[in-house]
Amino acid sequence: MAVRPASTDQALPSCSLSCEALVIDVPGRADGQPLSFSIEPGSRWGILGPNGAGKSTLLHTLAGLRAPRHGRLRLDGQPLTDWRRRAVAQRLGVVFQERHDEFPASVLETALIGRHPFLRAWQNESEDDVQRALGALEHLDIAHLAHRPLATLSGGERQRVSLATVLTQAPQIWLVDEPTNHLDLHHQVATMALLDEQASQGAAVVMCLHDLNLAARWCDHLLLLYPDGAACWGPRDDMLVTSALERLYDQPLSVAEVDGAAVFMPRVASSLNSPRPTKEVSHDAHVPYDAVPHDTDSEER
Ligand SMILES: Nc1ncnc2c1ncn2[C@@H]1O[C@H](COP(=O)(O)OP(=O)(O)OP(=O)(O)O)[C@@H](O)[C@H]1O
Repeated sequence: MAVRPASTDQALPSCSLSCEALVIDVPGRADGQPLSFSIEPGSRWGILGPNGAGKSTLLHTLAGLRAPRHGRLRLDGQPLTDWRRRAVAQRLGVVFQERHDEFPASVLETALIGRHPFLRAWQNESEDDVQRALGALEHLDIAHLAHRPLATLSGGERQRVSLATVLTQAPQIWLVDEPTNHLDLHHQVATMALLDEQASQGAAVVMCLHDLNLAARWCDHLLLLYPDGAACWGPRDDMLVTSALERLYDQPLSVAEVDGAAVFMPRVASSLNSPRPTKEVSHDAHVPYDAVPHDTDSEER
């Protein structure tokens, strides 16, 4: 089932978000490199960097939830600080890495929070709002959980509720902190495809990612954030330079090409990395029959 499109009275034109010499405020760190770039409608930006580099801090700063140390942000050409918070919330949606579910709520009630920027004080959600939320749950494969208390969900199900809430909001700018957190492989791909689809429809998407290969596959612009505050950004193919990525993560990498895209693997010096026998299966392993290498010699014995 497709998510219901925004009704014409609520449909907003596409929106850009730009930084002008922005210095994020990472506690205890000297000023990092000033960031100046524009996130245009239809673009897919990935923010890469090691733990603690400041990716979430940058994302929260872009959302206007955290003041920068220096510089400024513009939403559609106007300083972000000049916008009313409600108007910002109608345009910009955030999927947080950490969540604190302090109030008991169902999955559907949580998804409906995405409509709050469009409601007046004390106004109830309309049937259209409910249909949008149900459509978003369907899209994220969690419609069957609509009436479940949030507290009973698994990590991956909870992550998909967060994505469904922003899908219900239908913002022009998506700021997503680790979109594939807790997700299995199928739902990782489905989530990246959802963000890709949003960008294809004119939204600007910014995501913090730990998986280089997801970034290489799904982003068209990358920002590399180093622990000392240094940064570089630009079109994906200019940023996927192995030596720069190795320095970013302090990790040697091997690179291969699969289906025309670069695939990065950490190079690990351990016995785990040594060639493994292909034909011997441990007697202790419970291997599905089809996965066991077919050995006609042993069958004949
Ligand atoms: N309120 C705070 N007080 C002190 N230090 C903080 C605070 N908030 C963030 N930091 C520190 O700022 C640095 C950047 O944090 P941030 O969460 O932005 O990193 P990150 O790149 O998103 O990391 P990760 O990949 O682990 O999610 C970290 O060293 C963190 O400990």
